[in-house]
Amino acid sequence: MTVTHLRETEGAVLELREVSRVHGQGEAQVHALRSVDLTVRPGEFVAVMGPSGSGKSTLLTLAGGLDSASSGEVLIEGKGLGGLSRAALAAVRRRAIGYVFQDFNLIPALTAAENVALPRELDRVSSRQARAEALTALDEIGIADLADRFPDEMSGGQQQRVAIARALIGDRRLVLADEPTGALDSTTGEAVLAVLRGRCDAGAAAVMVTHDPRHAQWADRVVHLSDGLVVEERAGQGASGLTGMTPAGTTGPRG
Ligand SMILES: Nc1ncnc2c1ncn2[C@@H]1O[C@H](COP(=O)(O)OP(=O)(O)OP(=O)(O)O)[C@@H](O)[C@H]1O
Repeated sequence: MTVTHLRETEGAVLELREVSRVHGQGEAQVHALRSVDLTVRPGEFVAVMGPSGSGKSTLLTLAGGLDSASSGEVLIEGKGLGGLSRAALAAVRRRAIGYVFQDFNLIPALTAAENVALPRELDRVSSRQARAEALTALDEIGIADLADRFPDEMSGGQQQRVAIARALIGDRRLVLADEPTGALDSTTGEAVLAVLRGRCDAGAAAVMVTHDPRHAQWADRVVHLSDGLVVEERAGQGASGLTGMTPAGTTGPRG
């Protein structure tokens, strides 16, 4: 590694260095990701776009330590995930990374507030404190009134918002979101994006997979994938395109 490379990536929240992921063997081999480099710094909101099967979800699962690279390295706050024990990796995932799954992954037997509080309880925060933080996160995402509902008592959009609140609790430095607005109407979707934008403006970093170019406008940078390769990176409108945003009164990025 060159000294220049060290300087360029210093302080990064997330770094992918020549990361490849191959599924299957022989004739059935699929190169889901091919030698991808990506650096995301504090304050940055990055959107990942590309056709179906281009590797977007694979990139996100590798960044979140949910899957391992076939080659290359994934670093969170400068620490390579490859060499970590299972327990150490679980701790990084819990404390540093908030992950919004495409299919929400809520625990059916827990209420909305309990689902959101879970990562904090696993971190041995008191139940009282964890519930208070969960209520704040639910409120931030506009669904404090659903705190005591179970997942099967909520619509898909409401469940998606619970999943987002769970990713935001505990001041995670990195939020990874796979189509976080897929189940939401456009107004609620924009409000959720404003919350993610606000988190980044406050110093977190976020990577969001999206099919919607309007949603990508909230990002500082848009990374386009095709067949597992980064084919284009361009600036989004990001923070510079937004003024006076509040989650409740958002009007979207200026176009
Ligand atoms: N566990 C797996 N086993 C085999 N192939 C896989 C596996 N996971 C992903 N793939 C393949 O890797 C490629 C990239 O998949 P990925 O889900 O990352 O794409 P994507 O861009 O997120 O697609 P979509 O927009 O449809 O969600 C696809 O060809 C997919 O079929």
